Amino acid sequence: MKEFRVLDRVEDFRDLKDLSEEELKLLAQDIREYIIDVTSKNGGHIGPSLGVVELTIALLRAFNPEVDRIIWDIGHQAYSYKILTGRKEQFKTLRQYGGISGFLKIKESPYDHFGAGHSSTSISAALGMRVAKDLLKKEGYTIAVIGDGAMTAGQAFEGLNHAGWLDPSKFIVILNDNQMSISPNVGAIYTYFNKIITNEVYQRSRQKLKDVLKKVFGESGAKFARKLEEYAKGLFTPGVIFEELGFTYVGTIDGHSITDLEQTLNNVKKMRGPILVHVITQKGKGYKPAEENPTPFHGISPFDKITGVPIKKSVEKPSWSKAFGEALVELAEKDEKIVAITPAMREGSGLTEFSERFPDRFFDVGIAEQHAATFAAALSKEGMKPVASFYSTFLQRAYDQVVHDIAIQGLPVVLAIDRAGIVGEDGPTHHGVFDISFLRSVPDIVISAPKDWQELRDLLYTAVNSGKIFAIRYPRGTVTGDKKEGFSEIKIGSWEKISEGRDIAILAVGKYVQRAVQVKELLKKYGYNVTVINARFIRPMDIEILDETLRTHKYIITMEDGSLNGGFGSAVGEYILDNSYTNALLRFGIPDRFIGHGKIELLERDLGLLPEQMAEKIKEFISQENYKVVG
Ligand SMILES: Cc1ncc(C[n+]2csc(CCOP(=O)(O)OP(=O)(O)O)c2C)c(N)n1
Ligand SMILES: CC(=O)[C@@H](O)[C@H](O)COP(=O)(O)O
Ligand SMILES: [Mg+2]
Repeated sequence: MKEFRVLDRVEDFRDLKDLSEEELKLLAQDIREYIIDVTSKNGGHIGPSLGVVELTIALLRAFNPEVDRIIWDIGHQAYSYKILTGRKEQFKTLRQYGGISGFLKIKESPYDHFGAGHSSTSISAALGMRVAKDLLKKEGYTIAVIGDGAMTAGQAFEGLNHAGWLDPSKFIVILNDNQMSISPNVGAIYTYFNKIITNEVYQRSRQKLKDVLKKVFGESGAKFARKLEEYAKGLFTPGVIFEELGFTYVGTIDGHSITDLEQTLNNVKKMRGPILVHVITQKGKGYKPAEENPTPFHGISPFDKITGVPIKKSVEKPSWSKAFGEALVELAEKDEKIVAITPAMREGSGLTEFSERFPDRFFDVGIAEQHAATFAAALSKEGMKPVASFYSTFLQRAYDQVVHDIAIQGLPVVLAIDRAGIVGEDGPTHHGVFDISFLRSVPDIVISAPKDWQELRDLLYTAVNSGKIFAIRYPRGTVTGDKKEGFSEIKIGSWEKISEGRDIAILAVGKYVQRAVQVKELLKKYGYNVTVINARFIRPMDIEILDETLRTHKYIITMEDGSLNGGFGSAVGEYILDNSYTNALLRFGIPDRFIGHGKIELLERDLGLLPEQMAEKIKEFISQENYKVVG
């Protein structure tokens, strides 16, 4: 590792106490350099982490993670925390297969007091620990560090509401306000935070303003300045929203001054009741490309440290997200009832162009998946055609709204489910592997998965014109196949026969259709002639093709980038049993456990989901004693 002036002398948080103010500043620089270096190689959430280097140092000087609980909301900003809590060396393995996680994990370190990955859970977690400590008469503070973006989610206010009611002491919420979510933050709460900040700016500049007005306009200028002051003071008292919820509001504090932060933290430690400290930081602080362009540097793939330009392999095809967003723009041009909704994932969901082309029909609702789903249902009720885009993993937050507000009421909403399947380095909190199972359990939802670019377009076209509740799931990464101009309607519940063989039939979903074709080619070398079917509708299934396949093929193989529990393979198995078929069924998918983090192909290798592995498994399966293949 390169020579660091101070970081080399700091083993962990215990060594922070003896450092001088000057050394602390140098340490912050060292940590920034280290974060930039590692994320330039491994990728990761560089912007959020660079924004809280000083805050992390101040927290670890004012508190002791051996007894105090520091809970980072989402945990994507906790790289400094990891470096200073015993993972300085391991930090080089960040987000890599077999390396440390990009989020906090209670199994990774005793100092990771509570895991996350999904937002807005930190206040609830800190409060739970607070109550437990008080009941068990255990020492220590509980501190939640939550971003301004995460503060736009309902659960954050559920936690605040409960904390204000219980009125615990030694309970501190630190609002890390960098005015950014992934995109610029949205919502009234964001405007409110900005008022506090601008009011601060006004407070600081009011004296200057008065002097200037007086100098230029004499007495009348002074009078005008007094009027202005009356108005501004009447505007609001900072933090009143939190004060009304029972918190003592302390802010705003410069989040890049270790001295100010430490002083404030040591003061609030002596205060009674729940405290909210409002800290102002800059996302990407200390790395120019990230400061100037915080959104792409929120979470980035490996990049050139000097220029900040991602070192991406040149890929001429778009991501599935971009392909979705482009198709939606084309459809929205011709149908003004189409509206797009995202819970704070505009860029990641490929909706930037849509938001620029149709600003009145684009809604970033903040980190509010539950609201997004019900909001979509109501838009539909009034005659709009809502397309609500969710990462599969974040859709889990809105499960009840999908059941209660969309499905029971039969309100046609298109659920564009992005990042469906194994997503890679973000790991278990982000793999989108449960959506097939949880949507299959809800009646009246069409569940589909395109095999390639054009099918994504055609499914979206079919969905927006279907008048049904229509889910389309697609993976993270580059789209497969090509697109044609325009769209064609796909008969709902129709599968597509890719190849005609005998005895062995593979029913594949989404990105696994291409893999099924690879497996077919591998098995051909052993004399097997395999049927491959694109099961693009997980529900309703194509019963005609399914019956015919079950009647003419002994061995049925299913492939899906989703949990086997209640997945597509289960649906086929249920059908076989319910209809007294006697076929042999082999299901490929995600087993009944959480999957770690790392490159997707490495995770799939561990799951036996690579083409060669599946071909071997199929050969073994059909050679079992109790079944004989008719060659
Ligand atoms: C439930 C949920 N929805 C969406 C996300 C995706 N996400 C990750 S970080 C982020 C923005 C968080 O903003 P903020 O809390 O202000 O933290 P910052 O990145 O600014 O430090 C979002 C939307 C998530 N992690 N969890
Ligand atoms: C921390 C978080 O939840 C998001 O930043 C997420 O990591 C984005 O995932 P993608 O990189 O797949 O858009
Ligand atoms: Mg923020």
